[in-house]
Amino acid sequence: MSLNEAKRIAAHRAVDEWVWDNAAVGIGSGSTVVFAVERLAERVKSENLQIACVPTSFQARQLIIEHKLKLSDLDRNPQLDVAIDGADEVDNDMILIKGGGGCLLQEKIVASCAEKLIIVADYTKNSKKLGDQYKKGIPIEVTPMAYVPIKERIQKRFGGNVKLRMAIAKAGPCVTDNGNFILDWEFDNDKIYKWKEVNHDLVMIPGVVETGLFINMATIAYFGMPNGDVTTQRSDTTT
Ligand SMILES: O=C[C@H](O)[C@H](O)[C@H](O)COP(=O)(O)O
Repeated sequence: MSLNEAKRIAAHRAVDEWVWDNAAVGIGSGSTVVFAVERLAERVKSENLQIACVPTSFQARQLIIEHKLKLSDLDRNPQLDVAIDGADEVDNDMILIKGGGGCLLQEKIVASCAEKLIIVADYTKNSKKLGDQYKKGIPIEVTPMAYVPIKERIQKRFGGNVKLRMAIAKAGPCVTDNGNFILDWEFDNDKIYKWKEVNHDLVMIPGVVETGLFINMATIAYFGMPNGDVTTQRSDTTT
């Protein structure tokens, strides 16, 4: 089974189990969410569901529009029933790394407004410990003028290596939907980090807008497996 097929079965299962009529749904970003929106559109059509969709990025907004779903926002729907989103890595404690596509800020805001955060992913995202699978580090969204001092502070305080994410099809840095830069912090895999404390310390650095560490946020993760099964992992700390 291809990775795309693994993403698709996880996303479809999550949408089948977590979306109901009149729900307000946060729509995450990335390649796996594409399959969730596809399934959502099928269900809206076949079951005549009334669903309000709040996007987490330009990409998510386009997906909602392309699939003729009802586009909403946090002004109209400040409280969401669920948010469905992908992840770059999920560890045994349901701590997530997100932001591989640079959308972490709006994703975290939308997830924080949702009763439940449902993660959809292929099996490669399932890790025992952060860093086992995802080798690109933790994305950190920063105010452009401050990226150098922030980079130096993180390296000095926490070790590892921090890189400014560069754009792929343009010269220069990757600029987020919010006009910020992304630093990818390749943390030291031999160290044991207390991620809750690290996250707190990172967001206290002036100029750090948000981190891609999602702690105590996800209720359940669906992983599409190579054999066509979907496995789930639940959080002990979120309800
Ligand atoms: O910024 C991007 C998001 O956090 C994505 O949800 C994450 O990178 C996973 O993306 P994908 O489903 O493409 O692996």
